[in-house]
Amino acid sequence: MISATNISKQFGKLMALDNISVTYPAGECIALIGPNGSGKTTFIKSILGMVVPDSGKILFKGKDIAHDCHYRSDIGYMPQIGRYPENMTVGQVLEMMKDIRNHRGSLDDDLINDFNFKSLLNKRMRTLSGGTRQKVSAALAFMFNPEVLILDEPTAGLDPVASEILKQKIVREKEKGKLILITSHVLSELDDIVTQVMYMQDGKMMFYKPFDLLQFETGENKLSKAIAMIMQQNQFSDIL
Ligand SMILES: Nc1ncnc2c1ncn2[C@@H]1O[C@H](COP(=O)(O)OP(=O)(O)OP(=O)(O)O)[C@@H](O)[C@H]1O
Repeated sequence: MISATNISKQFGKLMALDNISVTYPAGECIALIGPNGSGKTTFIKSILGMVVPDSGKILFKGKDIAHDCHYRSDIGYMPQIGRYPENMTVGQVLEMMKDIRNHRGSLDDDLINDFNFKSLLNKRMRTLSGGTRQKVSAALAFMFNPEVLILDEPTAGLDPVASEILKQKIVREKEKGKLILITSHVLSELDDIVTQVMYMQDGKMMFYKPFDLLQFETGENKLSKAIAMIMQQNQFSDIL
């Protein structure tokens, strides 16, 4: 569904993405993992067209994203930090997004209901707590029934109840056959939902493989333990 070929991106002298090639099929839930600054967000933003790679090609459903930005309406994106017009109320932001998207199909208001937005609709964005702002970002990412969900640290700042609500929603969307790409440093949250693991370091993709294969190779059931083992050893040759 999404394929990247030889993607590189430099910021000054820093090689943020170093010749990354990967294909994400529909129906997979991919954990994009790596240390801080390893290039995860830059890669996500390249897929979204928010960062323009220096070289390489990204195809969405076989079409080069450089030539047509319409593919973006098939992607729900939850950024690490959502930025909104601060004087608008939550209700106004939701309405504005509906207007901008001019979405034809039905809207998915699961998270709006489950997060109990009724009490929030009249609050101005600038008055929201960090976690509540995350809830708005989550609701917007899922609202237009996208085929692909890209979630950058989705549960960061969410309380345990909200985190669980979001996780359950991700599971339901995965079961519908959607492609889901998640970055998270809280790896325990990904155990039940991930099917593939992509590990990045210093802008390079160190591996991309099924989670069950990673479990088999490391002898660890939990993603956090499997990844910790790899990061400590920092030796990929044994596992590649
Ligand atoms: N617009 C930019 N200008 C200059 N450097 C940038 C820019 N965006 C990202 N970088 C740098 O590129 C590298 C990769 O950043 P990126 O945000 O992709 O990492 P990350 O893996 O998502 O990190 P984290 O886990 O902390 O979110 C970092 O060294 C970062 O400082």
